[in-house]
Amino acid sequence: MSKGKQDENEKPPLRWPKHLKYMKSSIVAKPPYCKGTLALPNTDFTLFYGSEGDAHYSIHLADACAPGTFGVAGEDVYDETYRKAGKLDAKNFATTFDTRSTSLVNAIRIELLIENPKRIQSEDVSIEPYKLNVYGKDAFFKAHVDTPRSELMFGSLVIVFPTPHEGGALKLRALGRKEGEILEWTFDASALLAQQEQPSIAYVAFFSDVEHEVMPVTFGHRVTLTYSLFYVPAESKPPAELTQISTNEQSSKTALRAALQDETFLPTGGTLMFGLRHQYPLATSYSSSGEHDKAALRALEPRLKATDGVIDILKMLRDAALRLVYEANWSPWSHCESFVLTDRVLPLPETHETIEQGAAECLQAFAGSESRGRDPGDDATPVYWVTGHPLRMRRTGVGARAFEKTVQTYGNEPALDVVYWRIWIHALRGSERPWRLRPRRGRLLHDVLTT
Ligand SMILES: O=C(O)CCC(=O)C(=O)O
Ligand SMILES: [Fe+2]
Repeated sequence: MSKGKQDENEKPPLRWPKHLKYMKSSIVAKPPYCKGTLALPNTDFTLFYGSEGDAHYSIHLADACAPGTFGVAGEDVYDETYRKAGKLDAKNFATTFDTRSTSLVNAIRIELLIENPKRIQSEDVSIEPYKLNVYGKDAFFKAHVDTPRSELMFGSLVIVFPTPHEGGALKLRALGRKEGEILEWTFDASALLAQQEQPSIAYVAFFSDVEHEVMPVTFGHRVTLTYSLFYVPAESKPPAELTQISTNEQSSKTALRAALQDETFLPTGGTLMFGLRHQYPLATSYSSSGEHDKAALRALEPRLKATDGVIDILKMLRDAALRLVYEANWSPWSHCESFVLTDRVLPLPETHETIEQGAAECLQAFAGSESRGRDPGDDATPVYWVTGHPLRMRRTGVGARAFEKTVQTYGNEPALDVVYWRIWIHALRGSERPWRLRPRRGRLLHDVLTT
């Protein structure tokens, strides 16, 4: 990657400021899921399936299920090497088990959305049935992320019925903070259910950008109901008297306050980038006016998942806002030339023609860059990737597929108009020189610094 030119009289900072280290370590992530069991009255297990006027009991469930398909680049395909299980779409089954009559919404709100529960009320979360899956012996579902069905979808809920089975554990995976680190958690419903004295179901709710995989069932039938979790935009503000403190709130505030009070911390100003841990669905087809798409990133702010809610604290810095980062390469094979920061999904054309301009200029033009030519601030302002350097995200495991948008090719359903994006919080440490702070669309990021 190229380094920006430096002003003759200005030396680039050589050290990674210690305050940034503290800030980075103050953001501690909780696992991106919550799980448990829920005791239910016997009647709740009744499951009907079939087409209209032809409802059956659940006894021969395995026979009723169509082979499970999954999405590959917009088409529904059935491939036993990817997913070997039966499935029924929501319209073809009904169950007396109703999530609304349980405390599941509260569990999701309090355990999964713990970092910002003060912003989320139970009524703000909607649980929508998605699919019924039946896994017989040797059935599995390979690693995938759930296809986002709208910008408001934040998670998935899986209910495992207490049908006798062994194996079929659900593995969840997410990127760790260290380079190349992939964190993995196991939800073994058969083991959990075997310990219950009362009839119970097992549940797991996770952020839908979290990769998951169902391991092969070794005995019996594993029957699951999957649900999509959506935010319902709230009309009213949460009650002011309720104050909850999220895990990172105190430590991040302390680290940031200390940094801001220290005059030796980035004395000439600087651009700070915090990569969000989670990926978020954003629509890719937008009006050319650019107004709606800008609103998409702004609308996401109050819905940030878990530790990503740290944006509230980063508002102590200047102009903290959500941004996308585009990588400007000369060709698919060349190294990264530079990064272009944007406040929206760019309406990039599908083209195989050679573009005469440099990749960065081209991206800037699409971003509607206000000033033509280079801003002196572009070359001189160092960029500190406090967390989530884009090239690192691209190279490692789970995030690799996501950053390159190939998530589309391994979702659980064909859908291309809303896809997951990696998003950064961009914030500025003020300096005496106001030109450095001028917010610009399509800003070019140079002089990339990493730990
Ligand atoms: O059955 C499960 O445990 C998970 C199913 C799943 O991941 C899906 O339907 O997308
Ligand atoms: Fe899934």
